[in-house]
Amino acid sequence: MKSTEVNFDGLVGPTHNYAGLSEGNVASLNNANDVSNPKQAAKQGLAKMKALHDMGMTQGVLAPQERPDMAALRRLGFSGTDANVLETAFKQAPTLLSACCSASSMWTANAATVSPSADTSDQKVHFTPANLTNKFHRSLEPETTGNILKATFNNEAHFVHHQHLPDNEHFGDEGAANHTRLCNRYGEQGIEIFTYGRYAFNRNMPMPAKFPARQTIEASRAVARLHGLENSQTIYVQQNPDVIDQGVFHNDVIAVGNQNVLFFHEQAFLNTETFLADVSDKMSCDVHFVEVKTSQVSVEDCVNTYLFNTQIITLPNGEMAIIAPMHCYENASVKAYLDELVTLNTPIKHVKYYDVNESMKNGGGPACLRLRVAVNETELNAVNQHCLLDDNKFSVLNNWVDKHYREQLTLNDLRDPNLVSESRTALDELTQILNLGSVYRFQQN
Ligand SMILES: N=C(N)NCCC[C@H](NC(=O)CCC(=O)O)C(=O)O
Repeated sequence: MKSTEVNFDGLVGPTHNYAGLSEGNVASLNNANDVSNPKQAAKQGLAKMKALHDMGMTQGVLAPQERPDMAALRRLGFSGTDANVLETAFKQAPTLLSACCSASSMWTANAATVSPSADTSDQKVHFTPANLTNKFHRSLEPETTGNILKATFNNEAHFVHHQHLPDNEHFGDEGAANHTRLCNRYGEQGIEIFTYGRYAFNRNMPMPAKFPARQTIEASRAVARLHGLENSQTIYVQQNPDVIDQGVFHNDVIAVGNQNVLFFHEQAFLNTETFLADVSDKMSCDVHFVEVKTSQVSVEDCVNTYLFNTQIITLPNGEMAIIAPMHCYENASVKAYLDELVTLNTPIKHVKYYDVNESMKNGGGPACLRLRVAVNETELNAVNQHCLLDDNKFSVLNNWVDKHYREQLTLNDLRDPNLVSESRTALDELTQILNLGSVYRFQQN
């Protein structure tokens, strides 16, 4: 049966802002307090989705979350009317207010870990929402993420939805950003590579010294168990702690894979040789290891340009293309590297550059903005079809953004109670466009 990998991109939410919330994420800290452009951000994301659709790819959309998260603010002790809650939070704890307004659910590579049916013991597609415990603003996401995934993949015959792992740093889980699947064809059993940053229960093992390691091996193992993966098809590899300390807060900032291609920086992993040998052993076909040396591109340039936070996609004609941010085009050594890469003997034959700068300024490249779900034809038909992009859906969503989104937001604007009603009105309409039902708390009260 024909199989395909669908990219489900996160729609940027109406409260997109720059709050400097992510220690260890260089762009987030560098752009803290900048004026954001929510309308432009959402349109940049939609333009990337449309471009992939126009290349003949199947493209999906995941809804953003309800922000400001008024329930979280109330849980933290702010009370009264919505206006009172916002104003008191702004005066007493502005960082909490901005955290509760973050549109961070746009980075759907962190929404969940997904295992396709070819890999799982019950031959169903498994989803585990990421608990994102390491950052407060992101820890607010998993419950609604679960609701949105259930509404998007709403067929129990094909899709299994697990609860996110316990909300505790021991089980810190960042989803697909630390998970790479390699395979021959999408519909055939592949290997699932879980990259972790530290051991939660063994402090004698290597870990970064400066910045947090967000993903633990204990979390990765739990997800693999939940998904019913075979040990012989699963690999756990530790991220090099030194690169985490240089701003590589997720493995997808330094490595990316697609089918039989693994594209990575030489400093990405600990014990690289053993890891690559393990990959070769476990794969049923030859693997193209595309390793970038530090002498070709420095780790700093990787972090600044997101060379590895690119999407590698297989086009309908079987050739692969890299979907890169404009930052890669603008950096001479990265551009030179990519120009050469497409001439080498690998399946990667094209590089296409897109402007996703509003997301990049918070440390989210093209690959952060999408969750990959490999499905066969029957499973694709079982997906909520309203969440798949076509020309009409693209224009409906663009008009929806035009109607509801602000041009600009500053942190000072987050205290405005109108933002709550604007955001709810927009999301309520979106749930109708995407036929999601009542996935948000404000719709359930
Ligand atoms: N690499 C992947 N897959 N995702 C990128 C996530 C970026 C996100 N940035 C933020 O959450 C910044 C928000 C702010 O500072 O306003 C994060 O650090 O978790």
